[in-house]
Amino acid sequence: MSVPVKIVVVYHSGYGHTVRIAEAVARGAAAINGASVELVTAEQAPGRWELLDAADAIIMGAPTYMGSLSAPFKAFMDATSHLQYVEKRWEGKIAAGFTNGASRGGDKQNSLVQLMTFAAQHQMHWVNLGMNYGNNRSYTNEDILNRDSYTLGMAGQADMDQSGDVAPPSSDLRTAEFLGRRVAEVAQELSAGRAILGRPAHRGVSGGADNQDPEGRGVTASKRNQGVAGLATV
Ligand SMILES: Cc1cc2nc3c(=O)[nH]c(=O)nc-3n(C[C@H](O)[C@H](O)[C@H](O)COP(=O)(O)O)c2cc1C
Repeated sequence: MSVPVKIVVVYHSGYGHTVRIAEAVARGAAAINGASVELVTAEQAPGRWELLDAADAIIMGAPTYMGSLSAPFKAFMDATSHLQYVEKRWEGKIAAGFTNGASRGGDKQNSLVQLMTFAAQHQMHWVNLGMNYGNNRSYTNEDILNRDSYTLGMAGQADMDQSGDVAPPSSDLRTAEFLGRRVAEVAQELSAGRAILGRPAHRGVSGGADNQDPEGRGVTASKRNQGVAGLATV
């Protein structure tokens, strides 16, 4: 059974490596029958809110620069505080993430945690990589999936002296495809489950959980935004 789901991949890439991972994630998601996928850069995203607000799943990724997500991607994250956060437009959507660095460790975990925290602020459902650690046996090699051994999301590695034509390597791109497929499948499962239960596809319109309401529903954007006018109340 093919369940239609909309998936958006939002990414930043300063020097042409992370875009390869973003494309691979999109390829993987598009391989699932019923999934429609769009790639949007972090710089374009503020002009594409309608697309993002309508998505079932948003997969986000950026290179790790100085131990955290690159500045243009952080600018996109901050831009979501005005409408998407205040009105909880992304509540109940699926989120997943990826990063890329020149180093094997390279503090990439911090970037994945940053993405996961961002998703939680938006009350999204985080989907992890869903794969064991890679290259940790005497008989495994660099061509294995998840060779850098992350679990929160996908983390690639591109040698600094190589261009995006050859780095990150095929094993990372195949790991990224895996993440894309997994997110599309989980999005379909959630969408089909909600349809069976008679629940809306996403609940962004009515807002997320209301701290004052034990039922946890129905807060309006104006009620939520009791802070300084125009600023998100984090
Ligand atoms: C300003 C800057 C800071 C960086 N900091 C890190 C880092 O903390 N960890 C890491 O593994 N790589 C780091 N790198 C390397 C990049 O993450 C790596 O080159 C990556 O492939 C760049 O992706 P892009 O081509 O999509 O911009 C840094 C690169 C730059 C330019």
